[in-house]
Amino acid sequence: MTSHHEKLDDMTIAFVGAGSIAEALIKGLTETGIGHATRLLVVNRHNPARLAYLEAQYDVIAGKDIRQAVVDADIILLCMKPKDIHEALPVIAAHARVDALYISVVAGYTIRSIQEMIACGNPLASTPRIVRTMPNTSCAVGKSATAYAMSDSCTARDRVYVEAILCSVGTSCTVDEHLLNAVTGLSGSGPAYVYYLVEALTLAGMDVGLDEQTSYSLVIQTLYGAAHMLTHTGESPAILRDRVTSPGGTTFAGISTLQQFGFEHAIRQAVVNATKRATELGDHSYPPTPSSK
Ligand SMILES: NC(=O)C1=CN([C@@H]2O[C@H](COP(=O)(O)OP(=O)(O)OC[C@H]3O[C@@H](n4cnc5c(N)ncnc54)[C@H](O)[C@@H]3O)[C@@H](O)[C@H]2O)C=CC1
Ligand SMILES: O=C(O)[C@@H]1CCC=N1
Repeated sequence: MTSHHEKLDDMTIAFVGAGSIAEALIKGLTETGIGHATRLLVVNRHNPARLAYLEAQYDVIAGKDIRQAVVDADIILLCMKPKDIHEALPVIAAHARVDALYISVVAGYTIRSIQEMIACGNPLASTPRIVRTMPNTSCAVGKSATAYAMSDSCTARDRVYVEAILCSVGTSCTVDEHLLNAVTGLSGSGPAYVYYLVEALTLAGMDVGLDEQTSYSLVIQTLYGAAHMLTHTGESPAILRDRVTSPGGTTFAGISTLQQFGFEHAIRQAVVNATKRATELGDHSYPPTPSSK
């Protein structure tokens, strides 16, 4: 059987942007065994030390500049911040192959706006093939929850390449493009919500007398065990929660307190606001006013 990686053999994949998500993808792709026949290039704006670190750490080649990095690329992974895409994309398009496949992880930016920016850099690329995707940083350990949407111009072969890349770093599913901002607010940002919960639980353990290391270890294993229960028992989270909650017991006291402090509301509002922010980031009026981040 052909592995995911073999489908990418002999290809050149250029990462434009060398930050958190680029590293997570590179780490996942290289450490989960991407075929050595696949060439990974990475380039950033102006941080040679960062590129040297990535080259030393992973099986990637640092591009000298954006033009050189993309010129032979079969696939170009757009990994820059939303505020930088306007500057980067026309330059990329002007130097990339006309038949390059673009994969964007940039929050908020639609397939249509990306196509327009590419056409602006290279009028010959009038209907470029674009995949808009939203992974999360768990790519680094092969556990991303990723969703993607493809432009109409994409081919069945493009889907094979995209699945090969995304399935190498976790699970992937397709969604209608308009839902990608929701995916961003939910699972793109999601690891941060979970880390925040871990921070809070660790502090809570310390509040009730445990030392930090003991509290942290107990929290991590609790998280891991609960995730494993969810994926392995086939039971719903509500049923599993119910089984922990003895009437009038400790969990009941804890959950009642979470309800009293609006836990569910806070989580739901966080995802709504993160989703709204993704929409704002993709707004063509970017860069934002000085008051916004
Ligand atoms: N950090 C995360 O958890 C996730 C981030 N994303 C998306 O990934 C993108 C990057 O996010 P991070 O990695 O967190 O940002 P980051 O700030 O860590 O990295 C951004 C990179 O882009 C490079 N860059 C900026 N302008 C450039 C240009 N003109 N040419 C070449 N490189 C350029 C920077 O030098 C830097 O290496 C964003 O659009 C974000 O929405 C998507 C999923 C998860
Ligand atoms: O915070 C952000 O804008 C990015 C998008 C998803 C995760 N991080």
